[in-house]
Amino acid sequence: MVHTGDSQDNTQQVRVGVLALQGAFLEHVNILSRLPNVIAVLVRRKEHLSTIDALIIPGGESTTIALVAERSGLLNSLKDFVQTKPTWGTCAGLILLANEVHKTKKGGQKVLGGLDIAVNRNQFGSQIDSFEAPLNFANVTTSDTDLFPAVFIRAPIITSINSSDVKVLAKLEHNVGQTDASAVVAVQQGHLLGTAFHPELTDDDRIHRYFVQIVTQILNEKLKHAKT
Ligand SMILES: NC(=O)CC[C@H](N)C(=O)O
Repeated sequence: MVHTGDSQDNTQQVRVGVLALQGAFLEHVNILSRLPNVIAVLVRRKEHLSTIDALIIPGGESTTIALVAERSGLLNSLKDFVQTKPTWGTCAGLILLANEVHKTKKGGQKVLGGLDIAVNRNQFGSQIDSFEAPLNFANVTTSDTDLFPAVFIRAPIITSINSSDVKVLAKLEHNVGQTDASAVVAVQQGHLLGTAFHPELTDDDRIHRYFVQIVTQILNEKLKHAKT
């Protein structure tokens, strides 16, 4: 789980936490552990948050993750963390980072918020529970021949973008069931990244590398400000 990176490389190490309450957290840890200069940390208690530079909220069941976080006294600390620290939500994690969630049963759903977007949970319904779609992903793919193999599992989509700070990174390339091509499936708002799919379930680590790049950039900026 702990990777110290290449000793020849002077790049600073980053500690990336993975919220480990429910869902596909180990798969993220496995990919992070392969990256140079990254230490993956399982996050289960609020004390863990003060030991990390950034956080990944994995896929799983967003209602369950929120419930377990609340019961373990982690929910409010997570809300504070995502306001300022680099955080990436995948699938259920994206839902938890959204300010507005639709298609949720009566009683609503607790979220952390942060991304000025609305999402529809379970967009593709039971008919198309899961599928793989190649995507153009801004800052990650460079041509139509190196698309990202995105795995969608009972996935949400982003139905509205409510701030000009939110940048669209990827859209579906083809219609999927009732959902049109051009549905937004990945966004970034400053230090927050959200993907409706599961990059940790493929061998392709480009989006993990992209997230680490965001984290490193933010840490370097902070360091620069601290020195001036
Ligand atoms: N693969 C996933 O993370 C599924 C998300 C789940 N459908 C939810 O609404 O929370």
